[in-house]
Amino acid sequence: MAIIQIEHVSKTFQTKDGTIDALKDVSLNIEAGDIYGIIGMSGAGKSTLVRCINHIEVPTSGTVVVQDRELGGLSDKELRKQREHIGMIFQHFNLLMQKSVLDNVCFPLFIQGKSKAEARKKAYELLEIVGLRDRAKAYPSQLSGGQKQRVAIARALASDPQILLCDEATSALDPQTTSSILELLKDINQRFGITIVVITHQMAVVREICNQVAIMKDGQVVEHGRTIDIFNHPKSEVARELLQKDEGNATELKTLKTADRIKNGTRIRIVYTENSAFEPVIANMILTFKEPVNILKAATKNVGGVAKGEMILELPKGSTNVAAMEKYLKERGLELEELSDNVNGGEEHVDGTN
Ligand SMILES: Nc1ncnc2c1ncn2[C@@H]1O[C@H](COP(=O)(O)OP(=O)(O)OP(=O)(O)O)[C@@H](O)[C@H]1O
Repeated sequence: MAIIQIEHVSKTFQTKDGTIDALKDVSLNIEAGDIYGIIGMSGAGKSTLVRCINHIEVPTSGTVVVQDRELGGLSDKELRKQREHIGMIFQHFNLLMQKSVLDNVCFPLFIQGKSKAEARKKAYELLEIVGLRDRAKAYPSQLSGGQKQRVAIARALASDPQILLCDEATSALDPQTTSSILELLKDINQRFGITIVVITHQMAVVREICNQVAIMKDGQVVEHGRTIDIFNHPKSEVARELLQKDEGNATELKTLKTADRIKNGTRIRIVYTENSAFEPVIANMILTFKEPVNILKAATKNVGGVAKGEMILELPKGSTNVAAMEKYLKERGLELEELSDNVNGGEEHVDGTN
């Protein structure tokens, strides 16, 4: 049984400018132990959906079942109790600026009725987990963004939640700090079995830590499944768009020789695990078919801890060999996908040539 079941959830906001359908018939199952990504462009409905998971936002229709309890059927008191199992962190940390790091973490423990001594003991343990025990007496203004988010994570863990909701938790952080916070979230998921729901607009965040992902657009889930499957075979236009924006390991992004003879050729995307096994296949294909091939993009990406390579090739349009070249690559175990014309930023090549 999934730990979070979202069944046919819709949410409509009435504003002075009219009605906004923020969620339209969304259904999702999140299993215990998942790190589940919810990704989409701005306004897709991600925050509204995640706020429905703890009923900060009550769906207009549909049901949310968390740990076998239908939230809509709970009294206010029961709902407050249920929310103790659901921690939440935010983009802007939401710390109490007038209180020390220690007191920020103690705060929810006091609300739970813990004594000062108990709360402090637990808060120090939590600060140890997030690597900030030595900053307990500091104030939030004395911390970096990454450190502030660590305090927020410690505070969110204070009620021993089974679920942690992260709403754009790394969006205000630089890439290096983002990686360290994602590592911490992964560690928390593995050590304590906490189910994590990650709201983001960055595919890089999803592929770094999420095992499952739902892609949202205009209030709907347009695609969901294992991260690795969506990375390998994106079906929706928005998934492709988000993948295109995710450059992976930019230092390894290379532009290889382009053959000027190809203009507006057939573009295919190839995903592979072993770079070494891949490049001779391309070279041999070119030798076999004696056709020019543009390599528009080559990058490696870490998908859930596994290094995956992605390459976009352009084959000569109209050539009678295109189908045979695709077959040649497939027979050598490569996964291919033909791309529509606009992918990779219209006609612009990675190196800026047209
Ligand atoms: N309280 C509200 N009142 C009115 N409209 C709202 C409210 N909350 C959200 N919306 C609208 O619902 C839609 C979905 O918003 P939501 O914040 O869930 O999207 P999002 O995908 O999280 O976007 P972003 O990444 O920009 O935060 C938007 O059109 C937004 O303007």
